[in-house]
Amino acid sequence: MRRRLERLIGIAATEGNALVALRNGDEIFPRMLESVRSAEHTVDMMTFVYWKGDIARQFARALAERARAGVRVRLLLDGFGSRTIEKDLLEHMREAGVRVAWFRQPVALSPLKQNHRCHRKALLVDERVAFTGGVGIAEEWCGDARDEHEWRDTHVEVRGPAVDGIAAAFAQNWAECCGELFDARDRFTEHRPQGDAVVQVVRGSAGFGWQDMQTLIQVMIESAEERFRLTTAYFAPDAYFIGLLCDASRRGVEVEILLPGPYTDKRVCQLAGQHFYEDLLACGVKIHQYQPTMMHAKIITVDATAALIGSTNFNRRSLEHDEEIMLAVLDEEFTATLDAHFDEDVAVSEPIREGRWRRRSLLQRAREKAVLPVRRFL
Ligand SMILES: O=P(O)(O)OC[C@H](O)CO
Repeated sequence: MRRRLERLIGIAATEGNALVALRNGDEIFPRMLESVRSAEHTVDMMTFVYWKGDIARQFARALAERARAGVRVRLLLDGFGSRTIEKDLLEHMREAGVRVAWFRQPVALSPLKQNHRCHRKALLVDERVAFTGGVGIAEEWCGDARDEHEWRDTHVEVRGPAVDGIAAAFAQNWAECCGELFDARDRFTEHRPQGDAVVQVVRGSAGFGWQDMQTLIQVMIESAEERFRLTTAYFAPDAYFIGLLCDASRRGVEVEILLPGPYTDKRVCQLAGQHFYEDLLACGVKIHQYQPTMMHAKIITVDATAALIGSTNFNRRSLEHDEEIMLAVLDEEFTATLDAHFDEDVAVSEPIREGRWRRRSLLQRAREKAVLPVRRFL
């Protein structure tokens, strides 16, 4: 799989990485904040969502405090996803010296560019540690997925040479917004081996035609020999990717998909995905709907040996329209951790049963059809 990914995506995998899977806000936010507070040289952070709540204030305070201490702090916010950030937090950060930039603010864009968002989530501290995954900065992600107010998500802390790939993703989007790739505060430090994980960092970019993110997902599906597990917040791919999942299942791979259930913040996206449930179930794909709260993680595991984790949903928005970042990880221990999380999540999920699903109401069928015209934007 490593050579397939390297040759088809054209980016070498790095060795010597240490990864820690962080589950839910209770684990994720303290580690990110602790890392920001320990920064001595640089903090670069990019996020699609920066909404409201105590956690939004905590991040603003931590970033501002480091900027005041002389650390170079850059914060890149997506112009659509973070539009509801509290204005006083922005002022507070700017006054302290945080460089805040907006990625493609809708008001300043032609209608054709509105669609292409910066969906990447990354935090980089002192060029040594990076975080990426599904989390946004908002109260919804706090807690431990105990009820519908605490979303379920996974982030990863990375040390080692793969940090460079995540830094490059930040630099690419920062350069577009600010016309600057690096400055005197960037030290370009060497990475010493930190662990045993092999990691390839794959960037998805808005564009026309086939994208690296599609290659990445296709290689993962087609490389699976025994088991392919997908967790995603938004499942609305095109028929081609449904075909790949069905082909994998038909050739004997156990294909399992874990999706939001009763709690989803984008019902329209759920309906677009449900349009394909019948085909998937007929091919033997197992579909689980997570019950406790909104499932927001973006994870794939393959054959207990490889994993994908990052910002990419299994929808056309992530695969075709937005700037994304995904880590392809070859590491049995890390994959086993994500598989254990998957098992625990499935234990509190409901399976979609084929016979019952075929007998779903006419209203549900009508709703699924009604969203088809817009699914390429979902
Ligand atoms: O786009 P995601 O996957 O980061 O999720 C954030 C949602 O858009 C919130 O509605």
